[in-house]
Amino acid sequence: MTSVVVARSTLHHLNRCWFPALITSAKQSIRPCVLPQYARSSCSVRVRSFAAHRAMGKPKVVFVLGPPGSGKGTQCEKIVQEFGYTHLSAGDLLREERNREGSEYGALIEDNIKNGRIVPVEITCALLENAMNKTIQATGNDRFLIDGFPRNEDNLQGWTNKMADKVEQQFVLFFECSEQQCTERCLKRGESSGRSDDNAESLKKRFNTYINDTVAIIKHYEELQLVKKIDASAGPDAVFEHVKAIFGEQK
Ligand SMILES: Nc1ncnc2c1ncn2[C@@H]1O[C@H](COP(=O)(O)OP(=O)(O)O)[C@@H](O)[C@H]1O
Ligand SMILES: O=c1ccn([C@@H]2O[C@H](COP(=O)(O)OP(=O)(O)O)[C@@H](O)[C@H]2O)c(=O)[nH]1
Repeated sequence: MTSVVVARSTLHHLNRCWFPALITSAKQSIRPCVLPQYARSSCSVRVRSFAAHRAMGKPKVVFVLGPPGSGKGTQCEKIVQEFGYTHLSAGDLLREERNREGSEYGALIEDNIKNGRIVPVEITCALLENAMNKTIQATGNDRFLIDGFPRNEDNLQGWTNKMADKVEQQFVLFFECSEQQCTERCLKRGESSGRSDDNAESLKKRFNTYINDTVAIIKHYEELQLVKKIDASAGPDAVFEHVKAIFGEQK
């Protein structure tokens, strides 16, 4: 019974904040269209909300930003190993949702990804929030690396309105790397990644989006003195030495 009540409040939250269309029946079942794989479940599964978790302190969040191919994902994996954070890649969550059979957002997500545009924040933020809730409930781990988000003003506004009060923003890790070097890395990755956007045409668009939209977000966080900038042009292990120093300073 308790679990249903909690799930209903989660639904109410989603309903109120994000997706009125998610509520499909009087029985209040969740249509799984915005839930990542591990968050998809019937309403009988109890997902501890941030409110319930607050007694234990707010979840800690580090945003990880930088141009496509700057090594965000690579460094996040190392941080997970060394410092025990949970890595949530916004791009991975979106690709997972795009690939989910029956997703009503699949085509929209793919169109945005292929053209290097940013998916509406309602989708990305709901995926992130659900993944965070589910991780906390399943593992108790409440420290998150949010990789590749927020990338534009819409992302920033959406996160600020719905999530900023629920988390402790630790800092923003910014991997700086030249377009040429990043492009080479992504093209190499494209030989095996199967990603529809690791090609020269999509990469141009992704860089335009990065320069036109994401740089302003990094500047915004710089003004708040939250940015820890790292030169990402060296090899992965050398870059990680700098990353380690930053995380080592944290409590
Ligand atoms: N410091 C680095 N030097 C060279 N290649 C790297 C480095 N970091 C990552 N790579 C490679 O570059 C590609 C992009 O890295 P990735 O971590 O996926 O970047 P992002 O998440 O920023 O797109 C991958 O193929 C990865 O193996
Ligand atoms: O918060 C996000 C993160 C990613 N994307 C989309 O997913 C693509 C790939 O992002 P990812 O972070 O996986 O890769 P990167 O561009 O950093 O290599 C981006 O170009 C966007 O189209 C998005 O719309 N919102």
